[in-house]
Amino acid sequence: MLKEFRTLLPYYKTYAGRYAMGFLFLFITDAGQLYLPQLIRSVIDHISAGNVDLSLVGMKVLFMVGIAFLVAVGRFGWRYYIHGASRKIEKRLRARLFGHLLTLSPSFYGRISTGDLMARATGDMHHVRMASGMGFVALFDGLFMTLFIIAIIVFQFPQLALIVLAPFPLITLQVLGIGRFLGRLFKAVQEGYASLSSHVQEALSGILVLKAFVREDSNLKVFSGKNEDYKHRNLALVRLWGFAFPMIHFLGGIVTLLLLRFGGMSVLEGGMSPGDFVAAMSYLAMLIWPMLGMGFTVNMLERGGASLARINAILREEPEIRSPEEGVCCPQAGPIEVRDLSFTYPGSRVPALRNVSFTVRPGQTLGILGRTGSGKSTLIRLLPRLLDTPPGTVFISGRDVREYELSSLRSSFGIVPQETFLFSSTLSDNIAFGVDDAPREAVEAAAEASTISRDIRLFPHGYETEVGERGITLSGGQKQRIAISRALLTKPEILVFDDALASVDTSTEESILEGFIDLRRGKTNILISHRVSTLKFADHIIVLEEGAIVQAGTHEELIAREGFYAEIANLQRLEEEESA
Ligand SMILES: Nc1ncnc2c1ncn2[C@@H]1O[C@H](COP(=O)(O)OP(=O)(O)OP(=O)(O)O)[C@@H](O)[C@H]1O
Repeated sequence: MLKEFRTLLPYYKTYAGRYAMGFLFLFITDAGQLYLPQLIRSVIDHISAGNVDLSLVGMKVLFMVGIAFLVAVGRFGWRYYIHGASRKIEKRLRARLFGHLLTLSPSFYGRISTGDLMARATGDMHHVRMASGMGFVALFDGLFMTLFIIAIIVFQFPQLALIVLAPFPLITLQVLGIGRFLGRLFKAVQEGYASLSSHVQEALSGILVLKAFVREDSNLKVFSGKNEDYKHRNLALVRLWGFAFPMIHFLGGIVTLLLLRFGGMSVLEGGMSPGDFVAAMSYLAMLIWPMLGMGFTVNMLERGGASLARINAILREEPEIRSPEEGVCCPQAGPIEVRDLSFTYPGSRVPALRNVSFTVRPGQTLGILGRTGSGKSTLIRLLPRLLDTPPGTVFISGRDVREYELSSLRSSFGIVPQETFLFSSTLSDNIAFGVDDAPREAVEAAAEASTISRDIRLFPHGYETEVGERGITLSGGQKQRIAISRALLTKPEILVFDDALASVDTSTEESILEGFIDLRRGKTNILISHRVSTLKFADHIIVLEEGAIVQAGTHEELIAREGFYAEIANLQRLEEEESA
């Protein structure tokens, strides 16, 4: 468990000063607490001796108030420094985790659910903070107080030492024994939490589908199962903790009884003064806390270790697609060559692409047609290395895409994906997403080009209208046109439409494409579509079937030839004639 904390060593070093200050204040608090029974003892002995000197008692009481004040200042001080350090560490670790998540390849997100990641970034992070804050305090406090109280008891009340210290080995064994179980149970609780939050996250993201299929009740049932499971996992923890905690109290209670019996007798027989007795009782009461503190320490460190293990598992994930050590910057306007490209998804037995070869000259528009699942999206994801492009298969301006610095390669592309994602922000922010500080005129020009500007004018706050969870809901076609504007605004060397006009009607499609061809003159474009009405704007078209190119040519050439393209063109012409 402790090895998991290695991740935090650099942060502990950074905040070593804060921890040192915190422990200094903790030392002041503990020293003050340890000294108070000595003062009480001397006041009681003074009074019980019968020679009451009120000014002396008053002085000692004043001194006690002073020490109590020091203890209060000490408590503020350690909280300020140690909790402060643990909050700063939590912030840094969270930033590191989020930064790391952004570097991971899309395939990673196919393996792990968003809810699980959220649980690691929130619940687990909380336990790591607790371990680095209260966990350390309990550890220091437990060790310091235990050692000093034992020393004081052995030196000042040797006749009581055996009674007070006898149950210690038992308590230590108990605390260490349950520590191992606790770690396992905490891990199970965190996993239960991750599964529960994954379920809630998915249900809420897919709420429309859930309602459309009237699956509220069955979903609630699954949720209740997970909720119940989470409760059970927590209760297992509560049972173990609930057993251990009172056991320590019970052992402490027995020692108090023994102390009352033997200490009381000793006072009556004159072996101990009443002040000694009261002081011994105070130290015993104080000893209970470090004993429990040991339990707390184990509890919090185990919890923190289990959570840190879950965070470390993510931090250890390596991005599958990396930028080369000395990557070449910025692909220049040049041809895109795909040479004998075959690709099989990891874990799949069927290749998604087979021996695909083609060239798109700069300034050309390539059209891609293919049945669903024929490999179109896979092909365009391989061009900017959104998937791990095999070496020697994709070249831009004569250079293998694997030689380019990754971010410069990707920024030369503008991709309008099949499924549009809009952020919970304004329309203007969504359009300007790919460009820092885009001027308003550029945003409006991009909106004009995709024809979404007409709709925006009708929205209550125009470009400042909020979309997504906090604002209006857009139609599928409106979302697609926002995504088109977003890609156009970045003025990419290569623009890809992955079936990006599927949700707009044919007349809107036509006006978008006419404006688009004009705007993109001299730049390279790739249009994936199921519609021949889109593909006819392309200079060259390839037809994919089961991952292989089965036809290639211009619109006119393909129409004139027998094959899938001509079949689709005919079907769509008939459909248009029927609906006309
Ligand atoms: N992440 C993945 N892991 C494994 N197989 C995948 C993955 N993504 C796609 N595939 C498979 O690869 C093949 C090609 O998929 P792809 O998404 O490229 O098809 P497409 O032509 O774009 O289809 P559509 O027109 O329906 O979007 C399909 O058989 C699909 O099941």
